[in-house]
Amino acid sequence: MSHPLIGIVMGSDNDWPLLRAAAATLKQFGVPYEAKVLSAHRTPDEALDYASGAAERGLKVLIGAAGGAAHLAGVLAAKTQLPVLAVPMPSKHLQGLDSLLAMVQMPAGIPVATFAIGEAGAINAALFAVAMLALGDAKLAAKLDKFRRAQTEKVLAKKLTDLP
Ligand SMILES: Nc1c(C(=O)O)ncn1[C@@H]1O[C@H](COP(=O)(O)O)[C@@H](O)[C@H]1O
Repeated sequence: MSHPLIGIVMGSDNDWPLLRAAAATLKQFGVPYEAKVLSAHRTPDEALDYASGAAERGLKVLIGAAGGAAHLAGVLAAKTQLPVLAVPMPSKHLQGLDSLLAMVQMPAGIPVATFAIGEAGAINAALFAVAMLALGDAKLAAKLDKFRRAQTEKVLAKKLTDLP
């Protein structure tokens, strides 16, 4: 695989079962990525180093996923100018509402773009990253167009009689 353009970072390996949908989406578009477990709380120095070196290593977009007191994406954004896409993970006691609010309520000056809680958010963050790369890559833009057309056709082909 050529050098990664997208860095998928998650606060715990327990987030991976949902985050792998982001990786699968990037793979579907042939976009090289790397996936890492790093935590603003548990591995603060490594998380900061990762973010501060990301642009230099050729990464274009970071996806930061975390649950509960979800500081990871904001902390990554504090140390890089790369766009950071935040994916709130479902949490044990508050079902991810805590993660969502922690990510979406960034103070003015250090933005992260926050997506839906869970797997849909993971997929959409990956699609958004693809859309950003597609701005400067006509082949990727054509792939995205094809994907969206196929999705439209799939929905239009559904008949009420197919439903259980
Ligand atoms: N929110 C954060 C951060 C962070 O924000 O840096 N690091 C880990 N976590 C989250 O803690 C949850 C529980 O983690 P464990 O299951 O490993 O105890 C995970 O969803 C993780 O993303």
